[in-house]
Amino acid sequence: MDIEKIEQAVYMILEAIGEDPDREGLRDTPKRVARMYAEVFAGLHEDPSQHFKVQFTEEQHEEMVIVKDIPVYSMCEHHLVPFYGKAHVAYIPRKGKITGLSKFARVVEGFAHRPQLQERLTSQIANAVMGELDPLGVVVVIEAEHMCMTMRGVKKAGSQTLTSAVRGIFKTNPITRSEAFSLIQGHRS
Ligand SMILES: Nc1nc2c(ncn2[C@@H]2O[C@H](COP(=O)(O)OP(=O)(O)OP(=O)(O)O)[C@@H](O)[C@H]2O)c(=O)[nH]1
Ligand SMILES: [Zn+2]
Repeated sequence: MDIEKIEQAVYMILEAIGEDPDREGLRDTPKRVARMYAEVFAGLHEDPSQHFKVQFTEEQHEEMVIVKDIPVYSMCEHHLVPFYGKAHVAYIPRKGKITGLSKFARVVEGFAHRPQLQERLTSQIANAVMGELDPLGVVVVIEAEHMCMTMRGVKKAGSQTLTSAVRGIFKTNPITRSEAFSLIQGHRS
């Protein structure tokens, strides 16, 4: 990542909006913003699915595993403002091929730390689970609020966007799918 270029760009934005980038309060802002971008876009420089390389085998276990309420903070690629909420991942391992529970949160974070669309983020997580774990199926649900819809534009604070990506057995078996969705939604307040 070109930190210096981000700093120059932020300096120029401050100038362009009519601010004085050299006044005391703003003097370090380009540096701070550059560090922040390096953090929130770090996922561009990793392959998050690699976290799933940590695998164990639990004797033929083919029952549903759900990791819910994983906090998600991402940046909408249209406005570069945050969207944030929760991700839920349900999967059914094939022949006991499982991974560490924390790895779902790491994969969510890796894909979220890019300029994103909620739809793409949801599919990328589902595809990573399918690609690395080869499970019987996976469901990913993300519920999020987009700052680009709340603090600007249509200004509809509180509106939530729900996206889902459904793969494998969850696609072909409606009973299994509705079990996953009811377990995911059961906990929501
Ligand atoms: N599908 C999708 N749309 C998104 C996401 N994040 C932001 N958007 C939308 O992207 C659209 C961009 O629309 P444009 O008309 O090009 O931009 P704009 O004039 O700033 O749009 P407004 O937000 O309606 O003021 C807006 O409708 C946003 O709500 C996302 O994750 N998925
Ligand atoms: Zn936006």
